Amino acid sequence: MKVPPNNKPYVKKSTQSQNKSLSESSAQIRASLGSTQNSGFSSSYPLKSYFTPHIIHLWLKNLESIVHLNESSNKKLNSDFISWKWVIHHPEEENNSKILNNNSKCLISQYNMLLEIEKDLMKFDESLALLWDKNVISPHRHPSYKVYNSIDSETLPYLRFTYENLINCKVKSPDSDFNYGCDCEDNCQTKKCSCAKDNDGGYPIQNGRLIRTDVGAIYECNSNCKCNKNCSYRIIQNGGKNNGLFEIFKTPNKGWGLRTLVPIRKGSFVLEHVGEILEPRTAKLREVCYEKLDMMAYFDLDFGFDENEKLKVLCVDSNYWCGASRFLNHSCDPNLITIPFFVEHKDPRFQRLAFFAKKNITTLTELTFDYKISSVKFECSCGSNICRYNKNTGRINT
Ligand SMILES: C[S@@+](CC[C@H](N)C(=O)[O-])C[C@H]1O[C@@H](n2cnc3c(N)ncnc32)[C@H](O)[C@@H]1O
Repeated sequence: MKVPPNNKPYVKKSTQSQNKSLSESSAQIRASLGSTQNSGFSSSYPLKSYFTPHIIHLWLKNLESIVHLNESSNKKLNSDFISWKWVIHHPEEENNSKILNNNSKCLISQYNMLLEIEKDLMKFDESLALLWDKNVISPHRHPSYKVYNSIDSETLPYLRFTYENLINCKVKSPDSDFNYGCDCEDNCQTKKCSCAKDNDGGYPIQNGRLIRTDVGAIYECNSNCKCNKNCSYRIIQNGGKNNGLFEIFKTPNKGWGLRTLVPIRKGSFVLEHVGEILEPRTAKLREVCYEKLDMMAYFDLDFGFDENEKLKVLCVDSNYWCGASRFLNHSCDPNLITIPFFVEHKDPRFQRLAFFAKKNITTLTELTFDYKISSVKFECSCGSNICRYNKNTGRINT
């Protein structure tokens, strides 16, 4: 059996990992805090049809390819180039000469291209709110989820649905030293399974239900193991693709949401959060654009990482490539909890996110989790009696 190298900076059984209860996990969705209806344009505005999430996705890809085109030549400027705000806050005249002196022609052309794009960006800026166009035609490939809207005539935005994470090409591959499995000859029948032992306090799912919530990450058997797919330490990986069990529906005050079409028992695995895995620099770049669009659906994969390891933390962007979990809204009294888990890659950077039922959930109940937003600006419409975001004072109740 292979074991993870000892010299890795991440220590799975760290004090932080052990002590952090699920509800305290620092992974949090970075939700936009702005108004959801900020378009000042009439529906006949000519650019409207261009601004679909699909178009912005291509646009962001283009932008990223420029900024990342030549890492070695723009190394010095990496930190400055980290966001669009740099361009916006540093006028061309002020910085151009410095850049010209210090960098290659290649970088100059990248910079000029960036400025060109920025001009377009500024020109279209006021139209950006329309990117999340309420009248975008539904994708050709309809999601296999049911969609229900009794509130208005809005159709589902143009998104690309995936069942598993897509790793952005700029993300460094998982460390293969962390790909290891058990050597159980008995399909993990006895309690000797090394994968089960990777879990603090043992594998926490029994009879399909989570038996403890004070787990760190959950480790499952995988293709490196001697067991087969029926072994009892593969509950999350075998529970995916439950798409028939959910419905994306329009809520009266939070945009789209997700609800269950079947009762869910407390402790059951419900769904995995998937999207495009980004390294922090790309995530930051996109964030500036997404902020304008009020379409932020970011989740930091920061479980087990310290504050000073932020640059290692990958991010799930589910603004375009996504699963049903992209429609999960926040509640201060949620019915789901998030738990990181590992199957194939036990490299801590590539942690995956599972949602489990925190309580018994009845049919047609909206599924929610706690975004753990710390900003006072969050206008929470969760409607819970214990809502932490006090709209009258603007303070967060603790
Ligand atoms: C990940 S998306 C969830 C799906 C979203 N409702 C939609 O229509 O696309 C996060 C966004 O949903 C909205 N949202 C989620 N929970 C909310 C809440 N409790 N109160 C108000 N808005 C919420 C916010 O606009 C937030 O930026």
